[in-house]
Amino acid sequence: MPPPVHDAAIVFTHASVAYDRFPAVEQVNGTVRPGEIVALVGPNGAGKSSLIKAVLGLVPVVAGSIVVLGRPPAQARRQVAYVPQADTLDPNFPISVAQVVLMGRYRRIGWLRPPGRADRAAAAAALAAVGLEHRARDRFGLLSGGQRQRVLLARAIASEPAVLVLDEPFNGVDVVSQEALLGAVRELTARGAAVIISTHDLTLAQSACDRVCLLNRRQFAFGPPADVLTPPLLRQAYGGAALELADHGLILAR
Ligand SMILES: Nc1ncnc2c1ncn2[C@@H]1O[C@H](COP(=O)(O)OP(=O)(O)OP(=O)(O)O)[C@@H](O)[C@H]1O
Repeated sequence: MPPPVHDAAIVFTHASVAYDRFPAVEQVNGTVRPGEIVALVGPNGAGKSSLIKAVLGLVPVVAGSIVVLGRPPAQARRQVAYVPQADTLDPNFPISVAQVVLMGRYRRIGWLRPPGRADRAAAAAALAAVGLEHRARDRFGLLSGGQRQRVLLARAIASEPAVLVLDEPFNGVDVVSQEALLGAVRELTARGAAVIISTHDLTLAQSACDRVCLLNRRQFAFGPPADVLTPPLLRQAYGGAALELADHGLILAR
């Protein structure tokens, strides 16, 4: 049976996320649709990672709701891929680039069955999508930070997710790697995946994302970049720091 098609990949309704009743972020409202990229932006400690963890079903939603592909987050996990920051993984782990990408298939085939030809083809295509097919046999740990980030994205792509979640994927990543990452993400959205990216890069949120969720412990706005990345809203969410950002021309003044 083909997987169900959803109008909304993720729906936040007055959602509050908390650790031991201590709220990390409250009152999030909005919808992430299939085929779009939504940026989560906000200052340090705004609650971006906490919201991402809630979408993954790892942190509880204590008020309101988060619905992922029509289900509670923990029940949708098999169709959601997560790309962590590359520097959170041990680069000394003795595994090849191809093996890392193939790990993306295990959720589909189970850990006990060996991957088949179709799995290897999907993994190879995913590695090609991030422009690293020539590094397939290299040890993962020998790649640069930006290249490792691309391999982790390839692992996510290989799992053919309906929802892709990236937590600050562009930290320490050069322009070439960033373009390769974005190109591969766009290929996924063209196939109907919904993507959430948490980022401190407002220029990227403005130029590469369809909509932006502006947070600082609560939601300040959720909408098209031109409506959200405005000096008044940024000032509200960031305080004085937004003025400095505006001075550097990183946002569209209206
Ligand atoms: N495991 C945890 N237990 C308790 N509180 C936490 C935990 N992780 C984060 N918090 C708190 O939740 C709030 C939001 O943090 P979060 O990491 O979600 O912010 P962020 O926007 O991702 O920040 P940054 O941009 O610095 O990564 C902060 O007050 C933080 O101290």
